[in-house]
Amino acid sequence: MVSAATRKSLLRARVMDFITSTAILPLLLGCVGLFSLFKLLQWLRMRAYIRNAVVVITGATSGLGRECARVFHAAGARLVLCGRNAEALEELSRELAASRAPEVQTHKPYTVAFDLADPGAIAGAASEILQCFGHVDVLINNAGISYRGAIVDTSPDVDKRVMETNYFGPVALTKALLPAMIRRRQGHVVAISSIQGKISLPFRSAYAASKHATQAFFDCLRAEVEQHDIEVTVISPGYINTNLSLNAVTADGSKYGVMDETTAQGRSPVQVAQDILAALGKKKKDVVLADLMPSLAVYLRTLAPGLFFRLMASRARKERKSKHS
Ligand SMILES: NC(=O)C1=CN([C@@H]2O[C@H](COP(=O)(O)OP(=O)(O)OC[C@H]3O[C@@H](n4cnc5c(N)ncnc54)[C@H](OP(=O)(O)O)[C@@H]3O)[C@@H](O)[C@H]2O)C=CC1
Ligand SMILES: CCCCCCCCCCCCCCCC(=O)OCC(=O)COP(=O)(O)O
Repeated sequence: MVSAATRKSLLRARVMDFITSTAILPLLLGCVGLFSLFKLLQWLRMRAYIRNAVVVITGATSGLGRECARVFHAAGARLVLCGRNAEALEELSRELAASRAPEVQTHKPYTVAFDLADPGAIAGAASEILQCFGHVDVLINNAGISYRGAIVDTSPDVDKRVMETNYFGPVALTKALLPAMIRRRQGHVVAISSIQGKISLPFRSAYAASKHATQAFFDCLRAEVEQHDIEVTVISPGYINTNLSLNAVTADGSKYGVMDETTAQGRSPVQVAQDILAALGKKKKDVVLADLMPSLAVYLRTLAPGLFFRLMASRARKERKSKHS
């Protein structure tokens, strides 16, 4: 009788024999080598794409925008940092200018302060941006605000404020910078949307609407500017650990001021910024950066909308109940 342990080691010896006596080992090693080479080439291409590129980042004073600034600066981009708070922008610019990156020449960023929700500010801001380095290679429309509230309680002014910041502002800025990109036949426009640009959650109406509009606008833009060799990437993140919920606006226009657990447990903004850099290097068109549940929810909305709507209604009931208990 042969014991189970002996049978196992005999089998292992036979498999090893097979691998070493046939062409499988060199084949396996070859595959691993080719894969590593492919990854290295991809990484080098991504680095080359961003090195010295003029990259404009809105909402650079905080959260994802600030981490994008750090990651793109370290990759050698020439940055134009935008936000409302001139002092915070200057501070970030000084921090980046003082930092060094291995093997890459870095550049001191410019700053342009303006309010995206002020339609009168966009044209002036765009020409200031263009004067910084003479042109724009990549525009990252990142700035945004979130919202918490029931539709019946929400003043139309709040709907407008969220739409101005998340939709009309980025759209106007993109339109103002587009002609210069078209003239150079070069440019990359990025929209930081959200999973909520693909599915709508209860008590997020203004935010989800602004992000759905963002997705739609930049999908149209992609098709229209392809003839000018301009790339458009829409990024849809799930929760990220930033101040987004703290800064969110509520139904009456006041600040929400709460760090939601979902946000606090979200992905690290550094990781998301690195994923964005990689996505741009690969010229991806539409990227979801979310965990399993939010990603499944997007499929569910398309494949079984009835079930998805029931889930959302139950989510609304639960949220209402927990608010009133
Ligand atoms: N955190 C998350 O879970 C997720 C975030 N996103 C998206 O990521 C983007 C970045 O948000 P995040 O970093 O998380 O949030 P933060 O609140 O940390 O950052 C928002 C940035 O937007 C700027 N901003 C807000 N309003 C205006 C305005 N009117 N004009 C100019 N700039 C403005 C803020 O600048 P200021 O200092 O002037 O307020 C700040 O720099 C947003 O578009 C958001 O919708 C998407 C999915 C998930
Ligand atoms: C086959 C099984 C399917 C399971 C589907 C379950 C559906 C559960 C719903 C999941 C909802 C996920 C929501 C994700 C939302 C999100 O990531 O939003 C990102 C943001 O923009 C966050 O902003 P907020 O201001 O809302 O914090």
